[in-house]
Amino acid sequence: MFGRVAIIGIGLIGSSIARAVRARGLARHIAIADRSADHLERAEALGLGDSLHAGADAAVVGADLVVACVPVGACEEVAKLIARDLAPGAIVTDVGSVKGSVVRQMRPHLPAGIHFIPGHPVAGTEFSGPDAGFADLFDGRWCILTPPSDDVDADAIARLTAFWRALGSNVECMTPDHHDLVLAITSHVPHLIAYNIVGTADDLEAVTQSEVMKFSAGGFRDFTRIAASDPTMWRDVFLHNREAVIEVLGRFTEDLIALQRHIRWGEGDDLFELFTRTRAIRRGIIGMGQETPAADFGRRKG
Ligand SMILES: NC(=O)C1=CN([C@@H]2O[C@H](COP(=O)(O)OP(=O)(O)OC[C@H]3O[C@@H](n4cnc5c(N)ncnc54)[C@H](O)[C@@H]3O)[C@@H](O)[C@H]2O)C=CC1
Ligand SMILES: O=C(O)C(=O)Cc1ccc(O)cc1
Repeated sequence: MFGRVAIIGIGLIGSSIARAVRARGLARHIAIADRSADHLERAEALGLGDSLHAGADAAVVGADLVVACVPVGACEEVAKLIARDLAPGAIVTDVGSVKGSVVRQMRPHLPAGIHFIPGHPVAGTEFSGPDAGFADLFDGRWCILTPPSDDVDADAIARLTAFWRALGSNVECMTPDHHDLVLAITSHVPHLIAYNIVGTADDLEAVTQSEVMKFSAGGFRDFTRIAASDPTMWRDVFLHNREAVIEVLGRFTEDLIALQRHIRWGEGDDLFELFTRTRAIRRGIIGMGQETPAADFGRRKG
């Protein structure tokens, strides 16, 4: 499908792409760059690529597909570094969890003749680094592409779509801003809630840490899994999707206050109505094949 694929950042997502590209025979050459010498060493030991580079600029030479798999806050630095070495006609994409900021950081530095199509595989785990990746991470999951304008080359979009489909994903296109609002409610604010509740439990003087661990029912355990996610990555997500996150948090806070009032005044019917509505949403998600009770159980055991 591609001659040379350059993967910048060989962590969870970069190494999963490298493994899947190799397993599915999607490129003749996989070039890997990472600024961490340790991660490059692990990538070599794991046989993730055909060439390893300390600098992203060397990795992109002759590449027809470049995938930036770095924290969102590192995207501008990567774009500046690779700009002069990109091959004319190359597709440059990324996997960042925020899209508007990635467009603003990268687009100004990329030369004419490069097809820039940011992307976001909506698939991951709470783990990070080259050892954490696996080839079927993207199987049956969604990948969102956010071409920054209407004049992005249709053939390039079709090639990148075919790439993600070959990795097992379903692909949908939307604008970067809409992506950021959708992901604020479906991923970013849920992560913030998990970070907050685990922090609150940790700060509660009257409840010891060992009690929290001993008596964690399923709900809290699930929050601790999410709250174990990479601090650098998530700091960048919140700093770079500030507007949408604040908008959603405002709505969330209003709804939380309403719930608090229902509890204070014993308004059981209101609680029952909400819990019935939310149960139907969960059952709808399972019906769409996005999550299965069995997968959930597997996660809990882990
Ligand atoms: N972790 C997850 O579940 C998901 C993450 N994403 C996005 O994927 C991107 C990567 O996340 P992960 O793979 O989870 O992170 P990770 O921490 O596992 O890997 C990031 C890699 O980038 C390298 N790196 C950092 N700055 C660099 C730079 N300036 N130049 C070269 N290499 C650099 C790091 O050394 C590390 O190897 C992030 O933008 C994140 O928002 C997207 C979907 C899911
Ligand atoms: O581990 C989980 O539950 C996740 O939510 C993984 C994840 C994290 C960030 C993304 O942008 C997409 C997926």
